[in-house]
Amino acid sequence: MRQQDQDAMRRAIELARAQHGRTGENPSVGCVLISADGRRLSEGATGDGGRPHAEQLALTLFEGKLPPGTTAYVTLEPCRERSTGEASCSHRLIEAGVAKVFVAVMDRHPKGAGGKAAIEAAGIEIETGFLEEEAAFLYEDFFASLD
Ligand SMILES: Nc1c(N[C@@H]2O[C@H](COP(=O)(O)O)[C@@H](O)[C@H]2O)[nH]c(=O)[nH]c1=O
Repeated sequence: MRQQDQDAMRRAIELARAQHGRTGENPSVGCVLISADGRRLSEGATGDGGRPHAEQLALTLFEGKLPPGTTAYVTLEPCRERSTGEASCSHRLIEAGVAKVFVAVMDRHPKGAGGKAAIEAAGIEIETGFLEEEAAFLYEDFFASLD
């Protein structure tokens, strides 16, 4: 595991932790975008009440086109579908041209799950379960609410 990857995911976890408990029924997610040469391009966490989503915010805050080779670090599997009718986070990451995605925890919500498959189908590398044990606390209540 590269130190840079761990640092970026830990930053995403920190962002999600700061919003934990503030996102209503939606889980709190953190997203960090890092360029191929290691610069932090943008970041975001799920907004108060659950929207915007973390990836959506991080991508919106970055003005312009992402440089080639950008990696996204996300604490939860990027959603496959939105209940708001907006573009999903997996779709947004694909459209933005990210080169690789690291995910800590896989989503179990019917609209969240499936983002990994969509990203893979677009030919983008995705590594899941990355620092999962450090991010798991963020989703315990959310997953329990789905049972
Ligand atoms: N908050 C959050 C996610 N939340 C996941 O997306 C699902 C649909 O969300 P919504 O359309 O807002 O109702 C939600 O039930 C949950 O599984 N996903 C993400 O990629 N990033 C985020 O920041």
